[in-house]
Amino acid sequence: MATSKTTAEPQIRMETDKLSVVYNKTTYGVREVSMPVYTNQVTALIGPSGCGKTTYLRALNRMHDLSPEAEVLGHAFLDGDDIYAPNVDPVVVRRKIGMVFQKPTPFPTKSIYDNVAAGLTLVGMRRNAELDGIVEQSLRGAALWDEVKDRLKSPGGSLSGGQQQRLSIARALAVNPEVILMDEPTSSLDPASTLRIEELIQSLKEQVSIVIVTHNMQQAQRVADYTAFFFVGEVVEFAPTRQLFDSPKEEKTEEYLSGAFS
Ligand SMILES: Nc1ncnc2c1ncn2[C@@H]1O[C@H](COP(=O)(O)OP(=O)(O)OP(=O)(O)O)[C@@H](O)[C@H]1O
Repeated sequence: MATSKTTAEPQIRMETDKLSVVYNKTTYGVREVSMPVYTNQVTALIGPSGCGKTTYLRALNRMHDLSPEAEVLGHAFLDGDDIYAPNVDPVVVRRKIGMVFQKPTPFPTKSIYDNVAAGLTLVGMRRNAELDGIVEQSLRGAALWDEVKDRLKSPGGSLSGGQQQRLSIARALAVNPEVILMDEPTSSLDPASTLRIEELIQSLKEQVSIVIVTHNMQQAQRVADYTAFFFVGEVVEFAPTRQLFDSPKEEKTEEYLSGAFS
């Protein structure tokens, strides 16, 4: 893999070391991926369909533990600690490393308030002034507060698609994560809602590190500080976004960026 570094390199929040995911003991979804996720930066994962972007993303917060057909090999570190070490609780990992999916995932009949508070009430937190504050702060963080502050009791399902995706982001923020993983978060949204989410990603990186899977190369260039190009389960190149797009080091990256294959 080609890796390029900037002079003032940020700190590492997460890092994988030869991380592989094998499905049904036969198919490698990703193979021996080693790359960093830098603190307070946005990292985009790009590459053709089926190259392992989602597989890698899901390995970063132990989502594969929920799929019996998937086996994870190698290591993934958060702040230097291996999240796959035997004594680590995957539920705790997922609180520190949140996830936002392709389609918005509100609990449609739960209120907007309860949607945001879900991760906290699940672990026993009761509705009180502190929880009210966290809900407000999370909705503000997701740039949704002004639109919903007068209807916090309305069902989450009553919001537009773009608002629902921001609600999903507010829910992820409520548990104060260190990293948020986003799997094509705008693929079901219209251009205006997409723009809002992209702006949101830019402001959120001040408080969290973000990894985003995107099919849209313009989006990667708009939002990401670093980009990893995946191909057939491996990272071909990881570099600062501008550098990867303007002067890729690997021929395969150049071919992909020039549209030689998709
Ligand atoms: N649950 C599964 N069981 C078996 N194989 C799987 C499973 N999930 C993914 N794969 C395989 O792993 C490889 C990587 O898939 P993955 O979904 O990670 O790629 P992707 O780059 O995210 O694709 P896309 O851009 O189409 O979403 C593919 O060959 C896919 O068929």
